[in-house]
Amino acid sequence: MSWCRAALRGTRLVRSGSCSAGRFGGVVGAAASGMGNSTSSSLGKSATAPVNQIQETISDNCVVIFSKTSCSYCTMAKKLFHDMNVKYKVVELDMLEYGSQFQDALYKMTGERTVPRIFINGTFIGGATDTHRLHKEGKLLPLVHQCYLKKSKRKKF
Ligand SMILES: N[C@@H](CCC(=O)N[C@@H](CS)C(=O)NCC(=O)O)C(=O)O
Ligand code: FES
Repeated sequence: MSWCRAALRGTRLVRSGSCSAGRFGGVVGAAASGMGNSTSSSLGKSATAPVNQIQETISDNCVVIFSKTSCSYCTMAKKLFHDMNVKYKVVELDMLEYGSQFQDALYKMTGERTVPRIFINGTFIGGATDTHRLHKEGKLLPLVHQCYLKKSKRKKF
């Protein structure tokens, strides 16, 4: 599997269909169907303190994927959680008015401006490669379950 280098040079190339990852069948279609994700209503509507808006989103949701609709690797990351029956919140940065500012904020928070940027239980776990590796090592689901446990304990008190 090779990463989409065209995307690194500029998203316009991706939109015009040069992205090699787009060749992976079925993945893009899965994104179009919505696939159990939830999108944010207020996030990214203002450029005010994007880091704070991101912090709020990652503390409110066990799994958050910062994504772009044009990105097949983002779609693969979503599919991974979908196939594990794990609900996730997706933030499509290319659909936000202030998406670029949010990418800047993600850069500050994670050291990379690339997508996907994935957070579990309020913690940055990496991009698509890191997430797939964690899954292969059997470490992904336990992180999600830790978060569920934390939230269910909070409800009791
Ligand atoms: N190894 C990284 C690769 C991430 C990457 O190269 N992402 C590209 C899109 S596939 C990107 O973010 N390009 C810049 C942009 O879209 O702003 C991962 O697994 O997430
Ligand atoms: S933009 Fe091509 S796979 Fe991400």
